[in-house]
Amino acid sequence: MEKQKIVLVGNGMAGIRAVEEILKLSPDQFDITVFGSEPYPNYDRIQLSKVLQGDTEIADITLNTWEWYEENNILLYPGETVTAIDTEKQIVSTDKERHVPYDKLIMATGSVPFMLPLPGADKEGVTAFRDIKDCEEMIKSSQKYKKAVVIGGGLLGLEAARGLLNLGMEVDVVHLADFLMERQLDRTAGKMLQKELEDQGMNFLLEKQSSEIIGGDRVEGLRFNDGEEVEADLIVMAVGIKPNVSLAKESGIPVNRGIVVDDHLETEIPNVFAVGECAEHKEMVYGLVAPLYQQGKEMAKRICKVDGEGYHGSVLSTQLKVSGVDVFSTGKINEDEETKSVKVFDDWRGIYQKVLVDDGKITGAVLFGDTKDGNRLLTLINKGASIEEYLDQDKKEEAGIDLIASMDAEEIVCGCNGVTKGSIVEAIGEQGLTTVEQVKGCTNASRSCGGCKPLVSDLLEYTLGDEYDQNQKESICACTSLSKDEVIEEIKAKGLSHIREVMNVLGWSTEEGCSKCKPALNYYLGMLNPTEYKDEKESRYVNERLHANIQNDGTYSVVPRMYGGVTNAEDLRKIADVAEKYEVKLIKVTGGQRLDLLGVQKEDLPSIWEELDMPSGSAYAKGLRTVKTCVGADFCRFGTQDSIGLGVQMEKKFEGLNTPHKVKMSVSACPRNCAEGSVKDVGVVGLDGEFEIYVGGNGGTHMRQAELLSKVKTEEEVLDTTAAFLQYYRESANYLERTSAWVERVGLAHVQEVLSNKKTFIELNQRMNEALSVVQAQDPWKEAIEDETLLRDLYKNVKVAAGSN
Ligand SMILES: Cc1cc2nc3c(=O)[nH]c(=O)nc-3n(C[C@H](O)[C@H](O)[C@H](O)COP(=O)(O)OP(=O)(O)OC[C@H]3O[C@@H](n4cnc5c(N)ncnc54)[C@H](O)[C@@H]3O)c2cc1C
Ligand SMILES: NC(=O)c1ccc[n+]([C@@H]2O[C@H](COP(=O)([O-])OP(=O)(O)OC[C@H]3O[C@@H](n4cnc5c(N)ncnc54)[C@H](O)[C@@H]3O)[C@@H](O)[C@H]2O)c1
Ligand code: SF4
Ligand code: FES
Repeated sequence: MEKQKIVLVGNGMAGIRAVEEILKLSPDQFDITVFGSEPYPNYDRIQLSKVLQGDTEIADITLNTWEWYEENNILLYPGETVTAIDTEKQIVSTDKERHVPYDKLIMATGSVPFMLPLPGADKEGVTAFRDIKDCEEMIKSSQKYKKAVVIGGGLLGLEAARGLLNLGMEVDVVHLADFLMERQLDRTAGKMLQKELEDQGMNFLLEKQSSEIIGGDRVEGLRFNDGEEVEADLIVMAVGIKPNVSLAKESGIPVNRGIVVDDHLETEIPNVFAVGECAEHKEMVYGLVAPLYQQGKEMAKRICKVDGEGYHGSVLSTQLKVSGVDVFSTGKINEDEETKSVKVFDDWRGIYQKVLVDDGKITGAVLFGDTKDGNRLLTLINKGASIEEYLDQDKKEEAGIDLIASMDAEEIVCGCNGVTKGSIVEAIGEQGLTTVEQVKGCTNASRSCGGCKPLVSDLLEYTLGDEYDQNQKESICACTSLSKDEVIEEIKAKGLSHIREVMNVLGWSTEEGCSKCKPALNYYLGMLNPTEYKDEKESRYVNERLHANIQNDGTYSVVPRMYGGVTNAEDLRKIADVAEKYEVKLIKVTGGQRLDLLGVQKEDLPSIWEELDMPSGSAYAKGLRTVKTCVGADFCRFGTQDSIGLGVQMEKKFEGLNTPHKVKMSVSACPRNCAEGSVKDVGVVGLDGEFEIYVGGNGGTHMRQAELLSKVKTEEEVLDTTAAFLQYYRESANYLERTSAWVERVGLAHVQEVLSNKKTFIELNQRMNEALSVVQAQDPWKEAIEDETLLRDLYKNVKVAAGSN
């Protein structure tokens, strides 16, 4: 029998998912042709936010590879736009003069971003944020320009703004309403979100109506209708989207806001279907993937003549993809006369939870700060559950039954793809799945926004118990399929002692390794065998090899160590002399309370180090950078402890230590926390008669507030606890994983449990002392000055410092 011809217009997320559903039901029944205006295979549009924020790359967001189309006999025309449809003859025509007949036509043309029709909107530097091209344009602009304005404080605008901040731009967000995300949040949550994002560095201009984009060929600013102006080198419009229906309209397919479809996603025109953001079902148009994927499933059933209950609309849920901020909303968000609500507001911890109840049934929720109940609430709304059922679940958790164990089988784990706990557990059991990637491949869970990955991982652990190894399939680089833990086990078991040996014995696919595995292996080998292993300097990154940070103009920076951020007249004099003699371009006080000499020529580095005669500040190292301290009890009237003294002790103890990534610490002498312990890898806060030790904080790209690890009484306990924490981090984190990511991954409770075991605690301290005994005998700057070969090889044309021979 001749195959039926399906033509899909739109190679995006909804259209291709619908094709996948069709292939699942009837793999051989259709010849499928796909047209896509964009020149790529189907990619995860959602992840563009993560690309802009620097968490992933465009190369990694492909959902269906070119090979997938080939393997499934799908004829894809990328970069080709359908321009006309003859619905009587059932033929589509394209901008490349191609004419293709169909038996079934699927319209999946998505949306177009709404662009405010402002005077000047056509200037260079004004963009939407919808596709790869827009994303690339923003990244390019950030390399040249400083000042960005995002119009629209909705999901897209805020994710764009976070990305632009990460790219080093200053960002103003202009918003029409008086609080953010007013379509998804209530005022309380919107205001809390604003505060959180302001703390991250975003600036908000609320209740502002834009009136004109100003500038020459390129944008220079934005004017508002109250006459005020802001500067801008880049303007991103994120003010909503509208269904892309022009082709349907011109082809006589009934269109309202979107292409009008019934419960089976069929239009009134025979054999023409519509799915995704371009479709309008019961007067609703959706802009999130969960409903679009549900639509695709039902449409596939109809096309494949499989009975189905049809599509009956979706309850929406959204989550903002900005790290350090947990916001979730679903269903109804605002109270009305009929609605009651259950609210929790914890101003201290920044948590707000509101669950809306109509006639005893849950109808919506807004969560801020703690969103772990989000999917559960969505499930309960979908099944029309009563508020008692939700509150009962809470009691289970209070009784110590953890989230995963207390979830019902029908509870949704992956909101985007509508995958339940039951179906994941079943797939794990029946198909022997052991990794998040495998669960993704089998069930689609975590395949879209990726927000459910930690939950999927927990579910694997819950189902497989000890057999589950969270890291197992994450190979350390493309040269090997072995994970970090497997490599470490092999190094230990086989007694491997240098990088080449590891590569040979463990069957590396490349002879030389790569820039990812070489420094990682060097670190793991040194960590496992600190006294015997000889550091292979050539495998380190350039800054570490040169003991200085290279700057954007090819010069270097020199940061001498100043324990605890304390200096004296003699050191300052030496720094001033060196700065003058070597014409240092800039002396800058760093965020870690050090003096940074910037603009140093490479060949001057050894002489400067020699003349400074101070230890290296390790500002380039994957190791302890600085311990920042507040002035403390000696001078500050609020001080309860000697923060400077303790900070100096900590810096002296851990200086030179190699760690998976840089480590920053601080000590404050009271909860005012002037040394900013909440954004440090280890932040100590002195109280009256005790200390709090916070860990896993990060004030950089991936903002994370440090969590309280423990409270101790003495300085000695602070030093020992820090040592145990750092040693456990050294031993179990992946190379290049900051404590913030590591604590997030393994969980603070796990770290606390490990450290609470007295024997383990002592052993960690012993291994730390062993590692420190080696590094403290070395000072990288002195070592470099004293080693002729190093001097010649690394700092060619070295000038001999005055007084040296
Ligand atoms: C930055 C960003 C972040 C997002 N984050 C989330 C999120 O966290 N969670 C979530 O659920 N959703 C998110 N979304 C929304 C989600 O990406 C969309 O809902 C989804 O991509 C819509 O799928 P679609 O297939 O309907 O449309 P699209 O993905 O837009 O695909 C339509 C495709 O059709 C092509 N096309 C249009 N007309 C023609 C024609 N005539 N001929 C050929 N090709 C044509 C278009 O070029 C496009 O490639 C995000 C969107 C963006 C932009
Ligand atoms: N995490 C997520 O789920 C996520 C992330 C990004 C995008 N998306 C989806 O992408 C689509 C587009 O997102 P969006 O944020 O642009 O749409 P949106 O409609 O959710 O938000 C647009 C915002 O812009 C504001 N606005 C409108 N006109 C304005 C003006 N003239 N000046 C200032 N502000 C103005 C509105 O008040 C609104 O809050 C949506 O469907 C959204 O759901 C989802
Ligand atoms: S943290 Fe407390 S003790 Fe230290 S400087 Fe600030 S206010 Fe003073
Ligand atoms: S919740 Fe988005 S991929 Fe699972």
